[in-house]
Amino acid sequence: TIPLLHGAHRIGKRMDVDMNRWRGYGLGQFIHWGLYSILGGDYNGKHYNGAAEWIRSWNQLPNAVYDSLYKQFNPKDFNADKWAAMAKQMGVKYVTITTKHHDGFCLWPSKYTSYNISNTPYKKDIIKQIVDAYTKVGIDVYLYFSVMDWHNPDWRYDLKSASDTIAFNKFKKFTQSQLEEQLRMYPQIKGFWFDGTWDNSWKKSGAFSDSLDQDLKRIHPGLIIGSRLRADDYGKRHFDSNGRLMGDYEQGWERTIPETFADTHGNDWECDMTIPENGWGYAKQWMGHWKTSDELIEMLAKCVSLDGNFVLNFGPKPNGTFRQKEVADAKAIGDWMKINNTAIYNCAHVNWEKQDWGYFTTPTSQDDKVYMIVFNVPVSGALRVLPTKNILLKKAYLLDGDKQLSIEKLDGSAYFVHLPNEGQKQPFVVVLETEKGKNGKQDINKHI
Ligand SMILES: C[C@@H]1N[C@@H](c2nc3ccccc3[nH]2)[C@H](O)[C@@H]1O
Repeated sequence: TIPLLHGAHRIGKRMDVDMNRWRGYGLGQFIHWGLYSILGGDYNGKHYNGAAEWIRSWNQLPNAVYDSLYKQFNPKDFNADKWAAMAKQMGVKYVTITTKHHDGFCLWPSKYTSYNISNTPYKKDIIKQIVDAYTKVGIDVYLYFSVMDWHNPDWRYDLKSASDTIAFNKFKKFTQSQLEEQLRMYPQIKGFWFDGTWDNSWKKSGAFSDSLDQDLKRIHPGLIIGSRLRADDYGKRHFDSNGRLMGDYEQGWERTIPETFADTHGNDWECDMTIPENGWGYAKQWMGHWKTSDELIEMLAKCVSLDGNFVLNFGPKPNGTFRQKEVADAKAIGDWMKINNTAIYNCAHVNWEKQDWGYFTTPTSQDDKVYMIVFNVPVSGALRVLPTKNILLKKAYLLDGDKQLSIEKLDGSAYFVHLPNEGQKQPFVVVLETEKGKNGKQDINKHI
């Protein structure tokens, strides 16, 4: 291995109480809200084809116009308790909220820049209201923070001169000050979600990213920080020069999901997903395909079946309300979670052969129970199950209503679980109760 001062300091998963709670979340909510929400992806009668929260980078929009939007930010219909209630009904266990996106505008009254919420017509601290409201209903709060800050004159994409280095040193101090300020102002938070760390300036600041990570955790023990914060001694990100994950979980699955368990490298990880194909901040017109709630529920099941969390993004309007499609999806997911969350919360990967009908999960607290989250019922109505060696199926029943299902033992160690032909219209869960087989040969073709 390559000797590193600023590579991974831990091998394997974090196993403390805070990380164990994070591992069991299953479902989370992301919220992207800021000045970009005012424009909603349009300007001067033209539509910006990039992600709506990136509109400041559009050459059709002068920076000065964007940077004066704060003068009209006044979300009259913003109600943090209503946001928290919608999230609670949806069944999310944690929320990640943008405090400062790449544009540098701060949704909290930072004393390190005047470019913040206190200088808008709205004035009040949005982050505090959200932290308090979500914490009150038992949803853990994480703060999104973009290191890249287009508004701060000391931001640099690269360090090519002594003056770049001097400016960026000031920028690093500013960054650390804002983060420590957030920890002082919002002590209830459980972690940070860093973004905007892909440029050379940050890749050359591995030592700083390492000390920043350690400083924040010293101030707030148990803090959870993903792999997108740090760079190592050689500018490597997420995985250091020895291939080891830097951070408490792999934070690279943005709008994408690992296909197999091998793709997760056995780490904790989180998928962050948009309902439209791309775009995180509010966009007046969502381009392309809008994922249905069934598609979103399947993504959730797939993530949990591969030991990850699924975090769905919402982009509130400038007035503080959500678009109808987002409200409807939150409701549909919440209704499904009310019946089926046993197969999601505190569940983990099962190393049985993946089947076409859907996904396996197992409760981390019980190893003789396996859940089948079914999306594709075969025309035969027979769901194939191939447990690992020496595991026998004792019982199978529907989670919703306990209806017993017949199990057919095939040769080898495979089974068929036979479904009633009730033509389920929603994804549903089958509960399997298992037992360890004796070492001897197992019966074949035995109907139970
Ligand atoms: C969580 C997401 N990360 C930001 C982002 N910026 C990117 C630049 C290049 C490639 C991917 C990006 N994702 C998006 O604006 C959003 O905040």
